[in-house]
Amino acid sequence: MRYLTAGESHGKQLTTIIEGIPANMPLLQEDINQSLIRRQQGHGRGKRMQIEKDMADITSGVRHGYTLGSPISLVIHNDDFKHWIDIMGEDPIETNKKLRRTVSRPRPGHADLNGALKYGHRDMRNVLERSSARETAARVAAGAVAKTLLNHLGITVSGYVKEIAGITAKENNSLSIADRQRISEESPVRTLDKDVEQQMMDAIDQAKKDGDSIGGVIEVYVEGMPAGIGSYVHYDRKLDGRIAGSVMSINAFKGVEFGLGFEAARKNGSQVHDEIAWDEEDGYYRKTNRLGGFEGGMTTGMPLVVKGVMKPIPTLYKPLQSVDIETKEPFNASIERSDSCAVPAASVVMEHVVAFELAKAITEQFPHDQFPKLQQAIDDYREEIRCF
Ligand SMILES: Cc1cc2nc3c(=O)[nH]c(=O)nc-3n(C[C@H](O)[C@H](O)[C@H](O)COP(=O)(O)O)c2cc1C
Ligand SMILES: C=C(O[C@@H]1CC(C(=O)O)=C[C@@H](OP(=O)(O)O)[C@H]1O)C(=O)O
Repeated sequence: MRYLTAGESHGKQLTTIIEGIPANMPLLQEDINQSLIRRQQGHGRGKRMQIEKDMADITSGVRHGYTLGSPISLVIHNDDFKHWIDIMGEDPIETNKKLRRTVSRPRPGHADLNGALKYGHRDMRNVLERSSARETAARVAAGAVAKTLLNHLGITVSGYVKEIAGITAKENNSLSIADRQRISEESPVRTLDKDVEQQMMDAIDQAKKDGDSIGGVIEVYVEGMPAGIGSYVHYDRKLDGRIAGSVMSINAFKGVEFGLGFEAARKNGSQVHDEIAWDEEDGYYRKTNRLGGFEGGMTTGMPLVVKGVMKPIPTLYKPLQSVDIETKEPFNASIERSDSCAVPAASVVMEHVVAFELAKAITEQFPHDQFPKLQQAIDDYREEIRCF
């Protein structure tokens, strides 16, 4: 499986093309739209999210609710485009007055300056349009297709906000997957404690008032992955490595942890590794899950626990110093609009990029052109390892 996305933030539309989904898998527009709606929610988003109503049009690869085995293409329209036709439309530069006003002031922390240097764009709009996290809507659409595949194989993937600006959601390891799913859909914060959620929202409001931004930590929790998915034989087939790469590719993500993560450096081996046990009904299992469901680049059969850290949003109302690329003069950055915190939205993005990597690993390990055959193969494999 692989996918590509195309589209500028204020252009006409975002496009996703996904290859490698087997034929005859049930897939509805609704499955994708639910994920897109979730990505638009969360405290701390700017005015743009009030303009957009993200919905995916399935434009190929699906007929009457079932995949065809051909590439699946999805389109999400940018409702904001109508306000940007002069700037993002097709009028030639010479006749377009607005185009003469170029973006020459790079924002620290964004892709503006490096992108301009690399591609030779003196108008940094040519960089920011594509480096914008608007693209994550297209990635969530691809991930929603992957999540649908996983759901039909009995695998659930959920993303939660764990921490915002140092305020931590309460651990509740006794929550069932149904509860976790419900919580992440009702509120993307992984806690039933309304106080903590309120504290997080207050911190976001305070940052906004101060003209500043804040980041946080997201956890993705996966149940139902059989043991032995991924591989140890090559660096680029290690599933934890692939997941880490795709999480790090989300805009503003600066780190990834599995299970105990960095905490493992401060513990002894006996406090880190998970003892192996066996019972007649379920086969092998671990008494603990400190390594977050991975050993040797493969799943252990325990729930996968992956954390990602998102830095604070770079566009700030409070000025940060930068240099105008035309005048070479320093200036204090000021902006029109931005999110002040997008951690809840990013939890949905992370959930979906992890789902894509899992679905990709499964379809690689069990290559079938027909979805029912993949389902059968997974059932057989689960039975094989249970009896091993
Ligand atoms: C869901 C989401 C929304 C974001 N919203 C904004 C925003 O409104 N303003 C902004 O400057 N950056 C925003 N970002 C972060 C930038 O896109 C990101 O920092 C930028 O592309 C530079 O990439 P890097 O931080 O990974 O180096 C957002 C990121 C995500 C995941
Ligand atoms: C559009 C989205 O996020 C955008 C990501 C983003 C950035 O710089 O990354 C900047 C903002 O865009 P704008 O300048 O149009 O307000 C966010 O709104 C989205 O998540 O769909």
